[in-house]
Amino acid sequence: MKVLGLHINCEVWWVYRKGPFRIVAINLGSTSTKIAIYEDETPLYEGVKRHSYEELAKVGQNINEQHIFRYLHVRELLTTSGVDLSNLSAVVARGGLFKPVEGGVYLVNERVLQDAIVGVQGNHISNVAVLVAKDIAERYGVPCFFVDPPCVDELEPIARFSGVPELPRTSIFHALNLRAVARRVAKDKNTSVEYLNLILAHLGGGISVAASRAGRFIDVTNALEEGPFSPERAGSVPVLKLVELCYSGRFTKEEIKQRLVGKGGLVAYLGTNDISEVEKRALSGDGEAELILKAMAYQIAKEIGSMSCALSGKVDYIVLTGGIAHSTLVTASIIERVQWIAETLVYPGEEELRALVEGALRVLRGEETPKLYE
Ligand SMILES: Nc1ncnc2c1ncn2[C@@H]1O[C@H](COP(=O)(O)OP(=O)(O)OP(=O)(O)O)[C@@H](O)[C@H]1O
Ligand SMILES: CCCC(=O)O
Repeated sequence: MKVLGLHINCEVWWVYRKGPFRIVAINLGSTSTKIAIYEDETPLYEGVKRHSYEELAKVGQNINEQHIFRYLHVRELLTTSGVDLSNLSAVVARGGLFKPVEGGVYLVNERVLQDAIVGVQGNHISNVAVLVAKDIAERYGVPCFFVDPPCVDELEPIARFSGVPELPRTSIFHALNLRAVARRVAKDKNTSVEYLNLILAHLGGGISVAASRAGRFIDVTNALEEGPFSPERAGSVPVLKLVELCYSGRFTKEEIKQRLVGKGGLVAYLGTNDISEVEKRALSGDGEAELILKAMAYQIAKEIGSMSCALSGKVDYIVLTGGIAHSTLVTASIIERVQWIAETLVYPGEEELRALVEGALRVLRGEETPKLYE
């Protein structure tokens, strides 16, 4: 059954209908296209397309080319699903690097689409996700949402200083997964996020560490330019040496950016972004692989220590999540260094598609009002 959304004077008026609600969720990663179709909380289909380095190199990073390429893959997955979409209720996507916003569920409007194309806080594949989601939503005449985008910014004023007035710190992190995992921790501990102080680390292709006080992310490491190195990102680097590198004449601006985001971290040191492979190498006696994996864990632990100060030491749990949280070598190495702060809970993998669907359901059921992106 469909939901009717009316857009009047910049306010959204919803006429709520009873479910069940059929929802398409779209999550684009740098190397994958993931979709899910849910009927309420029940998954009807989950599909993923992995894109090789060679395939992506042919398409290029241009937003228009990526838009067409990803749209065709999403359409193919929808067809493969065999699920009837004639009674679709909504489409929901991971939001992109738009202007800083509060967490929540947002309606995809013209401003979102414009900012996704411009890339107000940078180009990221999640910008493309909302364009593709809107195409699908228009095709079926249903509302389109994005949920907890990477540009969620709830930083306290004190957390915004970098030491260079022209370079304030900004909040770019895995907000979608971390908020969903925070909710899951609260549920597992029979409480609500409003009563918890958490340090959450998303350990994926990129890594972000966040301090959540009573459900708000008061400080985070910006996954694209700060904190620990990750499989593909450099994280914090010695800044004066970076300036020297920029002016060395050896690299173009784009090449330097690639060294920091995309080809930094494990890729730069070991030529792979695959933690399982690095683990295998470490366990079979490759000392360099072992040291670099431990160095990554060491940097993650240091960042967790730093977030414990953001929470003035009042930490209920440390939470490790994301694909790398499957690696006991990495998690054990982190836990050894942070156990003095609080108990660590490990939630391997990510549930971003489910988190997207849950966000859309909260709106469709009238439990949450969708926010307007201005
Ligand atoms: N079972 C596993 N054991 C060890 N490492 C794993 C396992 N599964 C995934 N990983 C590692 O996790 C990383 C990918 O994590 P994840 O899927 O959360 O990231 P992503 O979605 O690609 O990127 P991001 O989370 O930054 O958006 C890769 O480095 C991968 O090798
Ligand atoms: C939240 C996304 C940051 C990244 O791609 O690492």
